Amino acid sequence: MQSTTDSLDFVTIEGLLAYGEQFARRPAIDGVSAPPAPASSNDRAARARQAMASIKDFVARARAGFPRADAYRSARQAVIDDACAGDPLVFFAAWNRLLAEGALHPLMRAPIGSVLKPTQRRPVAIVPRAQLTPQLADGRIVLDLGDDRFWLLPRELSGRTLLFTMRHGISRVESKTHRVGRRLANQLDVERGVPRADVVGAALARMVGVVGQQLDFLHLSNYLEPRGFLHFISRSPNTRQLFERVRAALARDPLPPTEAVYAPALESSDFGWITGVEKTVEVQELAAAFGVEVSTAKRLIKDPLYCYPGGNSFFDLYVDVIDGLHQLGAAHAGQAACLYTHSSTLRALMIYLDARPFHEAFTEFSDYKESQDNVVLLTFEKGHLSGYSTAVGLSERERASRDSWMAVERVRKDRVTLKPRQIKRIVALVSGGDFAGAGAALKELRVQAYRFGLEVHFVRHGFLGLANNWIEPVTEEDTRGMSSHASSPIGSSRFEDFKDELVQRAAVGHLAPFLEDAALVVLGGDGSFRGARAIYEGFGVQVVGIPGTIDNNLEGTISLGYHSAMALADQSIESLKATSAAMGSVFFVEVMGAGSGHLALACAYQARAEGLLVNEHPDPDAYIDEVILGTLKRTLGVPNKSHLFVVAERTPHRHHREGGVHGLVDYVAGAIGGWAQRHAKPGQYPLTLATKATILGHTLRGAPPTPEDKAIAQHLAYETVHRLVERPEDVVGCMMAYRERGAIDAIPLHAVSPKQFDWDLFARMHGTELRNGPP
Ligand SMILES: Nc1ncnc2c1ncn2[C@@H]1O[C@H](COP(=O)(O)OP(=O)(O)OP(=O)(O)O)[C@@H](O)[C@H]1O
Ligand SMILES: O=P(O)(O)OC[C@H]1O[C@](O)(CO)[C@@H](O)[C@@H]1O
Repeated sequence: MQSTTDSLDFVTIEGLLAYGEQFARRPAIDGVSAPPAPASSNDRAARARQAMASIKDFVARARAGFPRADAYRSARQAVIDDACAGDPLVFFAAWNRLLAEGALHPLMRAPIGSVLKPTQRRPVAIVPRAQLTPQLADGRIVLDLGDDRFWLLPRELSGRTLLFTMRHGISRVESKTHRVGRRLANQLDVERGVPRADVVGAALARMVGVVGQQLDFLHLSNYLEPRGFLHFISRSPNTRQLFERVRAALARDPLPPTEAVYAPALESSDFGWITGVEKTVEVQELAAAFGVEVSTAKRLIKDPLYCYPGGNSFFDLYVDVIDGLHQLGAAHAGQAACLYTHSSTLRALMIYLDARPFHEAFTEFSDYKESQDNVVLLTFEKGHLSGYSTAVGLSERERASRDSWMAVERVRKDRVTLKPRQIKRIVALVSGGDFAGAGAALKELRVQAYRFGLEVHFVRHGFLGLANNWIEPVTEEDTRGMSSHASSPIGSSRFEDFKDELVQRAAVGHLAPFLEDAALVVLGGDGSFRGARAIYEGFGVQVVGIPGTIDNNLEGTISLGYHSAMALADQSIESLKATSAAMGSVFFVEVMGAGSGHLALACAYQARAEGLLVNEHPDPDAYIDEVILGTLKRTLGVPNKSHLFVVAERTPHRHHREGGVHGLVDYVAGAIGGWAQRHAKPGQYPLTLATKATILGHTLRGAPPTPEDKAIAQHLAYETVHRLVERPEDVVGCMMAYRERGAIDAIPLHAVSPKQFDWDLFARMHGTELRNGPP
């Protein structure tokens, strides 16, 4: 399997210069402000070769980190000014030759100020209509996303900025066929672009409740006032036109005249001298310059680090957009703003919001097209951008996403090399946080594999073990007693270096003896499946995933370890409830969950906890004040009543920057201390109430497996082996998903998604599942 670096061997300095010079010399296209052409020069190739050393130094600096995006930008500009003597063609040739050598790839992981993807994100609170209770919606901003889904936010915007980011629609010069970018003053196409802009405006108006009808069932008044919205545009006239259409759509009554302000962060890519050129011409000329096929030349253009002659790269645009939007958010706290921009900007945002590393998310959104998502909703809060992208009002969306899913699925199937009954060996590893049930799954893999006469190998400590070649053959003896083993009997690991393609390559090298007739079974969570997908797509390793994570955060399946973690948590929670009831104390119990609340909800529900603070809640601060303190106000001091609240780790709130149970004890104890009922009356002596926090943390991962987890593990492993033997095309490149026995489906790894929070159970726990509250 070729890597992307190998595949750019055809890119030469001479070819790049021939191509760049040809476009720099062409007369500028109408409406394009092209960069000035540099004077002719005989020694550009030699100068480009010299400049490569400075670019390498720049990459080394970037690896160490730039505190802010402007430091990145000015260091890049300094290379053009100094090492290239201000000649953009020298830079173009030197930069892209280094790209072909793979020397620029570290830039994609460089820590550049706010542009660096956060390691933890707060899930946005999206609630399906069926589960949107008045209690959840009351006092909140409720944005109607269409498809019966609603995004909930605290109504109080202070310290928070709400950004509606929209693309312009269809313009006279279309980005489908031409390189448009920031240098071309483009207008909306009168016949198609203007109506599309109206559709976006109408959809936004519905989303923010101007139309109001969709939310009538909640009996809410409007929650956002479009009159106060700020509006920002780029230089291209089409963004101003979109602004005018949207402003008109938002106005129920004539709005006072609002002006749109120019924001550099909303500019599109800089295509330099290629601006306005037809894409087919662009790639044909590039292919001719290198003497290669058009399909080969496309590889260069598709690289996010490819720099256009006289312009920038997609990666540069990404840095500008992400940094610029952080600044916009910070400058307008407490306000809502509409940002009118371009498809490449939205693509940059979608890549930023995606949890995967830049280069993986870039590939995922490579087919971003006109008909796809048109509005990206963002909030800026405590220095962080989070958000959600949606295709408001666009009927083509479903077809487009289905088509692109089918295309990816075809690619998955094309990569399956195992034929039915060809498999001879199974290699298995456990990755990510350990979990109960891994042993039972490994044992069953061994048992079933032996029945088919297959060899079995285990890798110790996950992908780390793969990189270290800790691959061992497994005998019947080795797996004795494994089924009831707590945690993972062959170890597991977090191994961030595995995100690096070079490390993957080395690790896959150790699998070389197995590549022809073996499958690699990866037991783990979403991160582990990203690793599995990378070596399936990048190197052709025939992988199958078995879901295992106490977080139970994978859609469409129960994950191994979840039931056992819950059972163990239940013992602690029941003990705490007993002592809380005996002493009248208030207890907060924190459980893990990688920032999501599935495990916490399950624990709280079965233990009949008094409350549950989760990351998915639209307004954790309000929950603390209204539900937790509200409940305590009613129940404190009631004889033998327990007061137990389950808290999901890292749930953000204003009482501590780490969130979770941190800061809650002091805050709640302080509030209780001030209540009148706590003050002793003459002759009456209330219970002395303690307020305490317990963090169950890692105890849950090492839980002994429950019978249910063992059984699920066996079913999943049984089906994995049988299908690998009989129908490899159906399972390779997939995760085996368990709903119930007899309902085990293979979900392609490219389609594995986060589990939606169960708002129904949340409402049931609080007695708010009935539309108008309990009778
Ligand atoms: N994008 C990626 N590319 C390659 N490997 C990855 C990627 N993401 C994660 N991995 C690998 O998978 C390992 C496990 O991922 P992660 O730490 O996210 O745990 P997980 O599998 O999601 O399980 P859990 O969240 O339950 O602990 C990482 O340490 C890394 O080795
Ligand atoms: O092992 P670490 O690195 O402390 O990871 C903790 C994370 O692992 C998990 O326990 C899942 O394995 C998460 O719930 C938690 O956020």
